[in-house]
Amino acid sequence: MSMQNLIHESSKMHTIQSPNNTFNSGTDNSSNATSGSSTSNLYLTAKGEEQSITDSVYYNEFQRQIIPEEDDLKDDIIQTHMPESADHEMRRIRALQPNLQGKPTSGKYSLKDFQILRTLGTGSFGRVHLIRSNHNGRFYALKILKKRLIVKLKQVEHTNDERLMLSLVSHPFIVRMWGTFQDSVHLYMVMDYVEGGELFSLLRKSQRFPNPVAKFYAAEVCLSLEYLHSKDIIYRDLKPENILLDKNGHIKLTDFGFAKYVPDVTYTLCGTPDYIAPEVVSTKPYNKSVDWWSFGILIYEMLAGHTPFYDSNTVKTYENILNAKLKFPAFFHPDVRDLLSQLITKDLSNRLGNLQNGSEDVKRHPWFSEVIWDKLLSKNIETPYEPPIQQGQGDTSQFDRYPEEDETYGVVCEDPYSNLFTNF
Ligand SMILES: Nc1ncnc2c1ncn2[C@@H]1O[C@H](COP(=O)(O)OP(=O)(O)OP(=O)(O)O)[C@@H](O)[C@H]1O
Repeated sequence: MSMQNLIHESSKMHTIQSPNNTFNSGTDNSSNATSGSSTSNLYLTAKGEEQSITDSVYYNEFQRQIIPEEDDLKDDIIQTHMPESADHEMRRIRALQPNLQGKPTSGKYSLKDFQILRTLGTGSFGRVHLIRSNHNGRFYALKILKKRLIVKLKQVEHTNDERLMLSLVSHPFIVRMWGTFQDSVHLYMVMDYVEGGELFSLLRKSQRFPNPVAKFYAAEVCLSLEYLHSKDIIYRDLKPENILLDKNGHIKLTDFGFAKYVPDVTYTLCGTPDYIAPEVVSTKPYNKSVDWWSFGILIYEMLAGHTPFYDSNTVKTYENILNAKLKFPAFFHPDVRDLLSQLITKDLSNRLGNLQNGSEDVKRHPWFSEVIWDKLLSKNIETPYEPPIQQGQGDTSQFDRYPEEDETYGVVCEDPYSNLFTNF
C-alpha cells in the first residue's frame, strides 16, 4: 500500500503525552469525517500561470496525533500551586519587550452574548463551535476547553500561554482572538470565524498542490513565522490542519496551543510527530529554528501529498527524523529540493531561517524568487483558490461534520480549578 493510501485510509487519531513521557495513541472513530466534496479548480494567476488540481478526490479525514509537552507541575501540587501565571508572564514579556502589549481579553463577553451553533472542529480538550453574536449578528468561532481535561493532561500552562500569545499578536495571516471568558467547567476563546476550512482538507482533496500553489501558501506561512519570531514567539505546531483559509483564500494560522514566548531556548517535547525537528526528538535545547524545519516539512507535504519521514509507527517516524536521508519525488523542482535540503537539515548552523539573516534567507531563496513579499503581506495578490462559500452567512460547507455533544455550557457549580485560569 502506498503512503498516499495509508494517509487516506487512516482513521482519526488523538495522541497525547502520558504523564510518564511515553507516547500513547488511541483511535477515536466517533469523529469520522464525511467524504470530501468536489474541490473547485485551483489557480495561481500571480505569474500568469494557471494550474488546476485534481477534482473530486474522495478521502477519509486523517488527523495526525499531537504530542503536548507537559506542564512543569506534578499532579499533587496542581491544586495548590499556580503555574507561572499569565499575569507574571505578561509582566516578564513586557519588561523584555516593551512594545509588546497584550490586549485585555477577559470579562468582555459571556455566553449570553452568543448563540452556539454547530461544531467546526474538535481537539484534545474540547471543541470549536460556530457562534453568532446576539449584538451584531456576525459569526465567530468559539473554542471551548474543558478545565478538568486540561488539568488532567497537564496543559494548564500551555492553555494560559495560548490565550496570552493570541492576545499579543496581530497579523493578516494569524487568526484574531476577540476575547476570553470562563464558567465553572469550561474556558472560552472568541475568535474570528475563518470560513474557508482547513488547508489540510483542501490538500487531501487535491492529493498534492502544483508548485505555484504550494509556493503561495508557503509564502504566507513564511510571513506569519517571520512575524511570530520577531516577537520571540515559537509556534511549534505548524501543519496543514492548523492553517485555515479565509473567504478569499488567504491563510490564517490558528491553534496557538503550543506557541510560547522563547527569547532563547526551550527544552520540552511537543508537536506533531511527522513535523517535529530532530533536536526536539532528541530532547536537546531548541529555539525558533524548529519552526523552519516544520516549514520545510509543510512545503514537502504540500508538494508530495505526504510528509518525508512518515511511518504508521510513531517511534519509527522519530527514527526516520533522526536518521533517514531526505529523499524527493522525481517531480520536485531543483529549486525546491535545494530549499528543502536547507530547511530539513539536522545541522542547525546551516538551517535556513536560523542563520544571521533569519527569515530573509528563506525569502530570498530562488524558489520564492517571483514572490513580491510586500504585495503578499497586503493581500494585494490573487489567491490560487477561493473557497466556494457565501461570505458572512455562517456558511460551514467547507468544514467536516462532527457529532454534536450533549454538553451543557454555562454551568454554575464549584470550580476546583478557579485559581488556575485567572486571566480568562
Ligand atoms: N477561528 C476558527 N474558524 C474556523 N474554524 C476553526 C477556527 N479555529 C479552529 N477551527 C476548527 O477547529 C479545529 C480545532 O481547533 P484547534 O486546532 O484550535 O483545537 P485544539 O483543541 O487545539 O486541537 P488539537 O488538540 O488537535 O490541537 C481546527 O482544526 C479547525 O477546523
